[in-house]
Amino acid sequence: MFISTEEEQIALSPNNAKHSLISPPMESSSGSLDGSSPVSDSPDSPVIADVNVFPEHLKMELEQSIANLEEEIVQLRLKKKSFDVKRRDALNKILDIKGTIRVFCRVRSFLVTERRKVNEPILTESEKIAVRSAGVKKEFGFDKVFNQTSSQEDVFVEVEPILRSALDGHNVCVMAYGQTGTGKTFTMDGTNDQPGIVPRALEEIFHQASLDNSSSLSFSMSMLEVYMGNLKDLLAPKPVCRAYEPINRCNLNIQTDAKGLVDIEGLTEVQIPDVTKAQWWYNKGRRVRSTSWTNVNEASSRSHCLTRITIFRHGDALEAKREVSKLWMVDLGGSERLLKTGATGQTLDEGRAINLSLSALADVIAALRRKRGHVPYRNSKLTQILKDSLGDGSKILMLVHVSPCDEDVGETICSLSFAKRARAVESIRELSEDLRKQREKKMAELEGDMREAKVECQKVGNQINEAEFLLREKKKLFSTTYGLLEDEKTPISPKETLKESIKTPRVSEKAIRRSISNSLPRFMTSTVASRQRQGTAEREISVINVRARSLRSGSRSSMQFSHSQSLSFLDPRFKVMLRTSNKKPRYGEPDILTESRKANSGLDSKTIFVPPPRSKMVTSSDPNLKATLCRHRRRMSDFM
Ligand SMILES: Nc1ncnc2c1ncn2[C@@H]1O[C@H](COP(=O)(O)OP(=O)(O)OP(=O)(O)O)[C@@H](O)[C@H]1O
Repeated sequence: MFISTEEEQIALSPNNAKHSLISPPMESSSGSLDGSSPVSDSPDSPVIADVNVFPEHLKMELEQSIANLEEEIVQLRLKKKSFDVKRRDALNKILDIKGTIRVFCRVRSFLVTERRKVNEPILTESEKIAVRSAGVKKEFGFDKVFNQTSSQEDVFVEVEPILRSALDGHNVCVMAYGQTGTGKTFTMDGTNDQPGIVPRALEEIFHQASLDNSSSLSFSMSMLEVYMGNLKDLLAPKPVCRAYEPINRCNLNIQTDAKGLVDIEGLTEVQIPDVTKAQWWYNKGRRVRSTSWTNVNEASSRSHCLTRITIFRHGDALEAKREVSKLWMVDLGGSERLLKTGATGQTLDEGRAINLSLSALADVIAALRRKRGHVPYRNSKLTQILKDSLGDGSKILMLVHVSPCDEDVGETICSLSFAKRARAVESIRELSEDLRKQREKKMAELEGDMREAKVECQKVGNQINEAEFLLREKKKLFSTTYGLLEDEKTPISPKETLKESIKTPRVSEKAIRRSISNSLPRFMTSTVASRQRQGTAEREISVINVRARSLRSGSRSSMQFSHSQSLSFLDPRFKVMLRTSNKKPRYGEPDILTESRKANSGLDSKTIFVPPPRSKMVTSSDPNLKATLCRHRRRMSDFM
């Protein structure tokens, strides 16, 4: 057996090795107190203790415990997966009972410019809304009604389970419908202080993805606008063209494959690795959207704005099948009586186009509701795009918006009637009392199951984290003591390395050092002297780095090196330092998605760079210019 020390390798007989293995370190240290070797009564007892020799049985024990931990992690992952399947099933059943087409209603709060009447025309309950018009009261039932005091948070709490089902692999479509100026954009986008559904959904999906360690989720985003029957790519990079040349963002084709899956050819799809990048792209897309001033809304959306999040779910095994689902969040253009909005010319045409596509959407939803064989998806671009997210196995949530004002009552009744037609097959009100009770009981049971499965999932997830941490520590101890493990000697593919780096939780350098020094034999840890030597070396390097930096910036004083520290331009160390310090990426340098990274991410659409989020917004401080900008929000110059 060979035992290595720093200076030499000594060949020992198995007998010697055995002796040194069983020598407790205390004996060796105590024996050296008087400078003599430890004396033993028994002739078989060890005489010399070699601290650099590691017991063979300890090595085997360590190997065994590593193997046990690996097995335990596999079992825990399977257990977690089964709880996750249970939770997904329960959620899916709940959503099915509630109806695959759900309709909520939100009443906008009064604006400061609006006058309130003593007898307000709208009365709300949790699932009912009544409208008084010309002495007649009309009632409409919904899955949920949000009154004027409801916050963005209240709305999102109800939307969240549907988002969750998108992460579970279902296609989901959340749409805001309503008369112009009733708060569709407010609900979907919101403001900085009161973020709406889309920014909250982006945060939520990343939060859920961070909790889920049984499979890895990745996301990509696309945004488009349906304007006057044309599709406009809102995330397309601005092509380099001359100022007078219009930007063509509209060369998009809707394709449906044999399985009925929709693909929009030429649509930009960006990878969103984190929530900051996702928000950055979303804000970019919003700025390109077409809006216009009308009598009713100073920044009226003149189109349907569609945000698509594609969710890629990879199983933990590399060969596991990849699931892809889509989450559509749609801010529909305002339904309006064209006379009332005072629209003329192009704005009038825009209004007509919006109304046509909304009625096509109503027809599709009505056909789905009646489960009719033929669903007229082809009647508008909007319904063609959403085809695979409106059909079987998909979940639809429509949020109908109404105004609280008396003068809007006619429009309010139109919107509520549209929503009534779109409601799920079995409206709760149509069910008998008995069936209603049974339904509620079943839902309560399923909700209990879902909660339980979620808690169990969390518990097992924590156990997995603990076991993985322990495994890493043991492997580290093994490799520092005995060299690399057999399975670690084979080269790891870059994909696995990437996966590992994503999954490994961040531990501070200090904590790692502490854990290593605790797990190592004492003789292997650094001494005070070695730490001092290392510290001095590190300080020297940082001083040289600082000087090199100042040298680049042309500072003369920093050139005055002391004799012992001076560096010449010809010194190779100095050249290397200059080179490496220049390698830092410059501000604004785009992060290009290379083909290999794209392959890793599982994206199969267009390559696109991901620039870092900019912190500065371009605004006008000139009040005149501000007013002009406000009234002319239409950004159609780049539209063809
Ligand atoms: N729940 C609400 N609370 C406070 N303010 C609201 C609410 N809903 C809407 N608003 C305000 O009402 C105005 C019109 O809202 P918004 O632009 O969202 O309407 P819209 O339905 O999207 O209109 P359009 O169809 O013309 O685009 C905005 O100033 C918005 O801030």
